[in-house]
Amino acid sequence: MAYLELRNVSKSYGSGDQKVEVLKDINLSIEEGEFVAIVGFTGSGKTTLINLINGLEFPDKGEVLLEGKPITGPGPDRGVVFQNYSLLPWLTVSQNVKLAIDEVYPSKSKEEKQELIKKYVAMVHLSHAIDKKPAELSGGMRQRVSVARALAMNPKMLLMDEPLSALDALTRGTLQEEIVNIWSEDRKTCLLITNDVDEGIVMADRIIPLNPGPQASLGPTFSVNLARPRVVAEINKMDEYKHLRNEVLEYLIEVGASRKSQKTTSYELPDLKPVMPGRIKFGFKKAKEKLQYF
Ligand SMILES: Nc1ncnc2c1ncn2[C@@H]1O[C@H](COP(=O)(O)OP(=O)(O)OP(=O)(O)O)[C@@H](O)[C@H]1O
Repeated sequence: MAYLELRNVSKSYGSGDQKVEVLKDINLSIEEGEFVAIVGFTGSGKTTLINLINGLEFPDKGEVLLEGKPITGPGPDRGVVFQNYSLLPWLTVSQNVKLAIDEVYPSKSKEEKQELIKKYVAMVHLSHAIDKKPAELSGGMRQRVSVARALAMNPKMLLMDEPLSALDALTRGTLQEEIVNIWSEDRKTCLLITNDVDEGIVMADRIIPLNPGPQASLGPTFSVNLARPRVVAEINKMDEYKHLRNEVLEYLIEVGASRKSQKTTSYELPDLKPVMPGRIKFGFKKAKEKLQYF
């Protein structure tokens, strides 16, 4: 049995003339311990998908199952890291992480809770800033707190909704590595939503595109068979990496173009920029009727 399963899930917002079906017939199966990345177009319904799994939204049709049971709301089995950090500004790093610990371990003693806070703050390399408030931290540090808070719940699954997209390329690369390292230690099931193909390749076991909406559906699975640990500077040079990147980008550009020709809406492609500055040259040219990316 898959750890997480979405069966024929559709989700609309609004009613009557205003009704828009954002997701249509989504089928997704994630095994325990897997790291899956959904790469999506802007506004295609990525957050809606995460909210359905987190239990903040419910499908109009179909089922969202966790360990075979329908999801009925948010729970400590799923830790979420959002794009905007969502930290309480008047609390310190330690107090923000404590919120999660109080929620999940209400009966632990004060000392035990302090130990747990220290452990998770250290895991994201923020021990030196444990008593600082969010305003005193950089974007990357705030996102680390957000990761620590999600991990402190000791969830079985980590849901990440474009967690790194607000960060500069260098910080983003470092945090990608740190999140993957933490994941490698106890192999929590991870779902990463990203608009960055490279991020998906560096971090995930599989990449699945979310096609443009409305009525967004999932595209084919692209397996990432690159050995771990994946060192960005090294995989960059690998033919396997370049080939996979081209395949995913080609799919996204084709599906984007075919949607564009059907509708007047314009679709913004997922981020094609390299994760690390100067890491790879990118662009595309048309050759023999086939798009090639380099
Ligand atoms: N609560 C809501 N009520 C009505 N419409 C909504 C609601 N939430 C999202 N939408 C609409 O559903 C569509 C998909 O939104 P969603 O936030 O899931 O996409 P996204 O891919 O995460 O977007 P982005 O790339 O901008 O983060 C958008 O057109 C959005 O306006």
